[in-house]
Amino acid sequence: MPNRYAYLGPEGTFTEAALRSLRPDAPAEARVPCEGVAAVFDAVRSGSVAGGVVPLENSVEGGVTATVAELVNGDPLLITGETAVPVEFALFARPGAALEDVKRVATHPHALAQCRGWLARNLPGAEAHTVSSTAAAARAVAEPGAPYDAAICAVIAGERYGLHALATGVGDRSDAATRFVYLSRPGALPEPTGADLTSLVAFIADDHPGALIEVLTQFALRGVNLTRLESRPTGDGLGSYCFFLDAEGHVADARVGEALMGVRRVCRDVRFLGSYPRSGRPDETVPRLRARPATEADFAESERWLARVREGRS
Ligand SMILES: O=C(O)C(=O)C[C@]1(C(=O)O)C=C[C@@H](O)C=C1
Repeated sequence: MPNRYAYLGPEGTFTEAALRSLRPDAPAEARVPCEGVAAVFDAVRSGSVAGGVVPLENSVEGGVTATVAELVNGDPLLITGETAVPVEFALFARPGAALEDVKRVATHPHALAQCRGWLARNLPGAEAHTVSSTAAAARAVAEPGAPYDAAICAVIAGERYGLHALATGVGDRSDAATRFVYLSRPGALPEPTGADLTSLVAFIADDHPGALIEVLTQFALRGVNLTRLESRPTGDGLGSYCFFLDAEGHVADARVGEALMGVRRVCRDVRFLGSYPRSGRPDETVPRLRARPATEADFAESERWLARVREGRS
């Protein structure tokens, strides 16, 4: 149904905060919480929502495997937006509990990885349990007969489920951030803005020396900056990998289009995941593209020159 948006729920996740920033005008009833990343992808694919938001990567813990796996191997969806959210973790328990009562802590695996140092110093004997999201952990702690004593979650989630904070700032890095992407069904691409990112997955043709360099060279030769590169198993046996890349620019830009054609020529297959406005750093992209030796006009002129050469008019 149009104008409803799926997200990794329940209420109070960092993903909900990302959806609010990507769709600030959407009313609360338009936000559809899903249990798990795969459920968000399925909701978007089925058409029951207009789009969905999932976490893609974290500045401390790296790629979110469930999201990367769906983007690379699941039925295709397009990334049409992104946003980065600062992630600040707190430890919440039921009212009346004290830090020394905490024996079992629940949270999302990515959150656990970002709070390991604090837990080792402050709750060395506590068991850590992972659940589908930080807000799911807070909700579980609040339930009668809860199997956990405390949740690591956002302050907003702890408050939402009636818990009280035993400690704030429990993340090992106070500057941690997570990047979230907005998913749409395949269709028209967002217009180029001059500050865009393009995401794709490159499946190399066969394992040979320099196979990855051949892919990377397509971008380097045309002055296209890569902002992320992640290798992932294809699922076709040990040693078989594909590469998930983010590049600055839009597929409508000449240099990006040419780089993608080059990648297509040297790969067995390429999955285009989308071109979309880059979050947060718009003034960075344009000057950096301009600072490169070849401009869009240079690309257009070189194409006209080649046409003249081929027609014997040079
Ligand atoms: O559990 C949440 O609140 C989420 O939105 C998921 C998620 C993640 O997948 O990385 C998002 C940000 C934090 O790094 C921890 C958990």
